[in-house]
Amino acid sequence: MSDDATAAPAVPPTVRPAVPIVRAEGLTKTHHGEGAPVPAVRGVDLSVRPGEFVAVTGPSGAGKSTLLHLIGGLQRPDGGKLWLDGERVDEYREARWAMLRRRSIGVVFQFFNLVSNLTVADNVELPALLAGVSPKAARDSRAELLAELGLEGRERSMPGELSGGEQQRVALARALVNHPRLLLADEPAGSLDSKGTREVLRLLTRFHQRGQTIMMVTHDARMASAADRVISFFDGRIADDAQLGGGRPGPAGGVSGVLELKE
Ligand SMILES: Nc1ncnc2c1ncn2[C@@H]1O[C@H](COP(=O)(O)OP(=O)(O)OP(=O)(O)O)[C@@H](O)[C@H]1O
Repeated sequence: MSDDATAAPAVPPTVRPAVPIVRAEGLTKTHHGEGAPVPAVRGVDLSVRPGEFVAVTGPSGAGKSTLLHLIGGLQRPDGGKLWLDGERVDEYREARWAMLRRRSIGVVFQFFNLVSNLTVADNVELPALLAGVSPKAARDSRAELLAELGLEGRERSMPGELSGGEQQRVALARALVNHPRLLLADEPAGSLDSKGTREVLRLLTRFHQRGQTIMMVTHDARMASAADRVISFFDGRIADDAQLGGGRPGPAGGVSGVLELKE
C-alpha cells in the first residue's frame, strides 16, 4: 500500500464565494393583456456575481425585458424566488421595492425616460434627493458624474435640447448617482446612431472596469461582446449562458450564442 493511500485527504482551503448580486430560482412571469396570457419568463434560474457585466440577448419577444424588469422590481413575478445581494425580495411590498430601487438599482432605458420639464442637473439629482441624500451631496455627485460623462456645461439644458447620445449619458448619470450595486440597462443604445452606441459602450465598459455590476439587454452584437458573459434568452428561458474572453462557460454550457453574436 502506498503512502498516498493512507494519507489523510487534502482539505481544500475554505473559500467563501461572494454573495451573488442577483439570484433567481424558478422565476416566472405571465403577462395578462387584452388577448391570451403571454408566458414571458418561464422558470428562470440565474446567478450574477458582483462585478459581472452580463448581456442578455435573444429574439424579439423572448422575454428579455420582462426578466430585467423582474430583477429591477419594475414588475412582480408570479412565481419563483428572487434575491438581491443575498436578500429575498420577491415578496417585498411596493414601498420597500421603491426604497431598494432608489438605493441599490440604477436603470437605463432605450428611450432615456428623462423628466422632460426638469433640467439635466435636476434629472440627475432627483434620485439622490429621493434617497435622502443632502442637497449638497446630491449636487456634488451630479457635478462629478456629469463631468465624467462629458456633459459639463449642460447642467441647465432641458433634455429636449440634447442629442440622443447626450440624453442617454444624462440617463446614465441619473442611474449611477446613488452608486447602485446593480445597473440594469434595457437596450441602452437601441435608439442611438453608431456614434452614440460607441459612446454608451465605452462608458459602460469603463464603469464595469471599476467594478460596477451590469445586466444589459441588447440586440446589438457589438454591445454584447463588451460584456464578460452572454445569456441567450429564448421563449422565456435561458437557452445558453456563456462566459466571454476565455472564461468558463456558464451553467448551460456551450458557446453557440456567443458565436452567433460575433460580427
Ligand atoms: N405588459 C404586457 N402585457 C402583455 N404582454 C406583454 C407585456 N409586456 C410584454 N408582453 C409580451 O411578453 C412577451 C415578452 O416580451 P418582452 O418585452 O419581455 O420580450 P423581449 O425579448 O424584451 O422583446 P424585444 O426584444 O422585442 O423588446 C412578448 O410576447 C410581449 O408581447
